[in-house]
Amino acid sequence: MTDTIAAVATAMTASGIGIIRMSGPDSRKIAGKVYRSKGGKKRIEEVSSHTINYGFICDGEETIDEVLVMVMDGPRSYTGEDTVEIDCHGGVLAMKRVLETVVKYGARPAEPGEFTKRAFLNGRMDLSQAEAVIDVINAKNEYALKSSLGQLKGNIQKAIQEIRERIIFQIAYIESALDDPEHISIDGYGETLGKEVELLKERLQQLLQTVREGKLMKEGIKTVILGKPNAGKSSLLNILVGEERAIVTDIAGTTRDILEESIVLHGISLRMIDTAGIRSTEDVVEKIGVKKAIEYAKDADLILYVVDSSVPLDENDREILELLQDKRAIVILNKADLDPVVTEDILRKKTKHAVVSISAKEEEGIDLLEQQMKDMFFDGELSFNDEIYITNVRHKAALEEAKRSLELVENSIQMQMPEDFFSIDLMNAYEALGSIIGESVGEDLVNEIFSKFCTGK
Ligand SMILES: Nc1nc2c(c(=O)[nH]1)N(C=O)[C@@H](CNc1ccc(C(=O)N[C@@H](CCC(=O)O)C(=O)O)cc1)CN2
Ligand SMILES: Nc1nc2c(ncn2[C@@H]2O[C@H](COP(=O)(O)OP(=O)(O)OP(=O)(O)O)[C@@H](O)[C@H]2O)c(=O)[nH]1
Repeated sequence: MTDTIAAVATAMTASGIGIIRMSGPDSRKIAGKVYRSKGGKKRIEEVSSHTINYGFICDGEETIDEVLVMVMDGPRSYTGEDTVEIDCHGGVLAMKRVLETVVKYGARPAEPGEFTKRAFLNGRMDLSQAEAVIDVINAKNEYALKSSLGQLKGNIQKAIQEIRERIIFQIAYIESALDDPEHISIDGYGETLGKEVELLKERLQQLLQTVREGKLMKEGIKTVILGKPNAGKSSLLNILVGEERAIVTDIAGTTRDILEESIVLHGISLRMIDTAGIRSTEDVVEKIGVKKAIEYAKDADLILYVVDSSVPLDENDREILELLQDKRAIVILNKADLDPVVTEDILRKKTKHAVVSISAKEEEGIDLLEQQMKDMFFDGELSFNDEIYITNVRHKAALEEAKRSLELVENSIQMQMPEDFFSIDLMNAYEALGSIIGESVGEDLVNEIFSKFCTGK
């Protein structure tokens, strides 16, 4: 890492300020070549570290922009290297020109995630913390953000290190006993180790148990609105989206028919999946069949089934209600403002799910519905707190591998295998856990992880 990298660290759109970041041994030198102070006397090479310096970026005689230049000498910087940040005006062209100028005078354009990669390689953070950086950036709700910040501050690293220390202690004990059988007795050790392994497995299991919640927290609760044509699905979606003043994103899904809008309800993200089919005015349930409708809902975390209270239930409703029995669902009785043909009581006889009456038209009953949704995921099954959440599939796989290795240790103990058998699987568990924090991981994995970052991070 002898070269000096540079990138625009802020978004490439017109904004108040743009930051061009440089990291590497020549940061000050390069900044010196392009910086002019107001009176022309101040030199970036000579200013104290951790100062902010007003001036201009120039390419020879040409002034590129008016800026503030921040100097942070390593190791007291994000990357641990000498760093210079140039705060310029946040115009796309201004940012581009400043970047081009520092590149012209010796910096190399950074690859995605290269600053954080350097921070990792320089020991400023472990791999789980580096991965948290991207999660902080991508967090879509306050719980996901909180969890990512915990990870950034090292809570996963700490938990993993604690388990690893206990494993290495056992390995060390076995090794020394095998080396020095006269002084260190290994009699009855199998039993002691068995108890310790059980505790360690429990701890791993505790962490693994957070995966489901972690996934819902990070990715949002996949919610599908189902119902027959004209039941009021679109009206409901619009209210839910509108009421929460959510960041509405229209993402074209895998098929052109599927639309997804994300809303945040009580701090939890709901990914509202709406199929164009179900949205259209055609009689989709009949057209595509009940089975297909349910298929849409197959891997949903929550189904909102909308029933029009002004028309009688038919076979399709009954069939769908039946099929929803073993799913997580709320049955919504819409059009409460009209004379009812279907009542809550009638519906309750047909479903074990909560039934909520609303009028999408008059916007009534929506609070109750939202409360119901919140209770379902929040006070009920989900209890987001300050605990650690495993949200990263790589971490999950490593924890599972460590657990499997510990199970092998248990087998060996039971089968009264020689002690060095214990060490091998203990070591595997130790290394699997090590991969979470980036110990002895291959260059390929490191590159893959950082390639998912944005440029400038
Ligand atoms: N302008 C700017 N804002 C930013 C960042 C940045 O790099 N630049 N960050 C980048 O993501 C985040 C803040 N993270 C940072 C993490 C560590 C250090 C750092 O210099 N650490 C040194 C010194 C600490 C100290 O002085 O106490 C260290 O840990 O030794 C800086 C920023 C968000 N805001
Ligand atoms: N009176 C009354 N009309 C409603 C209510 N909710 C929706 N509607 C009306 O019912 C019709 C259908 O509403 P949509 O929201 O388009 O229903 P949908 O289920 O999305 O319909 P499709 O797109 O055909 O599948 C519209 O004319 C709405 O104005 C309600 O609570 N009360």
